[in-house]
Amino acid sequence: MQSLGQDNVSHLPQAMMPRNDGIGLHLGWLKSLRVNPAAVHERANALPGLRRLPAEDRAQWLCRAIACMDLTTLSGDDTANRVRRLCTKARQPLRPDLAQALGQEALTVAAICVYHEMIEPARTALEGSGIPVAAVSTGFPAGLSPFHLRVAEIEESVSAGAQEIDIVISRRHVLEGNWKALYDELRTFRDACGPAHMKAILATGELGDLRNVARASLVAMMAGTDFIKTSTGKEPVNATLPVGLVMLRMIRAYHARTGFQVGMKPAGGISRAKDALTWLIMVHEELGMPWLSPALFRFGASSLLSDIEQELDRMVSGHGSVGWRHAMG
Ligand SMILES: O=C[C@H](O)COP(=O)(O)O
Repeated sequence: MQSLGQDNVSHLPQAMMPRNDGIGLHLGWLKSLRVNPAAVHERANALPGLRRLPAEDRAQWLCRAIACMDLTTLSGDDTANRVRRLCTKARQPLRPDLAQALGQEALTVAAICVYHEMIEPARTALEGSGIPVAAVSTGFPAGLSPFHLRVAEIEESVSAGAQEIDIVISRRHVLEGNWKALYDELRTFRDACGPAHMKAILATGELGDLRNVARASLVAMMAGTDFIKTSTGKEPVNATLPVGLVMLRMIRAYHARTGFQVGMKPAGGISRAKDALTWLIMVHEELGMPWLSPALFRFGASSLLSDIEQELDRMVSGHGSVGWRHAMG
């Protein structure tokens, strides 16, 4: 497993990365896709065994997980104050003494992810930090509001200052095999995003099977999405390793055929440092180091940061830590 130098984190602003322009809808490519579920599960089950890293490397990889995190709050009871406190944490994700001991004083998360109404307080609280605001959109989480309102919601969030838009797809288009409808929907969303980067939430727990996950991933990339994202965090099954593996392999196939690098965002239920490491190892093994940067990989997570901070505290102090020492604000 590769060691990560602190200065290896690519903070290349997304604006400087060549964006995925998308390509036409290739139905033949979709039809030819085959997924072997048994092989996918076997490979995914073997991944946690690869997690044994020396302590120093482990700390570096956990800091990388923070650098690649969309720190998220998506609750019905969100308030401007809660979002402001989260933004303070986004700017300084580790306790100052801990950050100093790790040589990570400049570490921040990749983005803050909120509902539309929380864009303004987040944007104000993050001013000058360079941390972008991501907004969930298009009738998140179900995506079943009228189509013109879903498009307008994207435009409003971009006008309000969101630099990243997490859209949800219509699951029925996948379940009914209506790839043209899915492609057109995603292309319209991408156009509405304009300069904002689009993350397409596939809600994989509602897509039926892994072959559908593969096909939906590919259609989203063909339509020009910047990231594919597993889940809203609200489905009964969210980010799983087998689903992640299939999506990463589709990103690899799309890159091989088009040259475009599309990002990956697992989200929903990732709350333990050890699980974050497994995901990073999987990305490293499937796509290599270029994908282990905030420009191409994000965790969507509301509670992962505090577990990572506790784990880092244990490593640095040599003894146990407790949650209250790592206030989320
Ligand atoms: O997009 C992010 C997810 O909603 C976060 O899910 P989580 O609360 O399970 O970490």
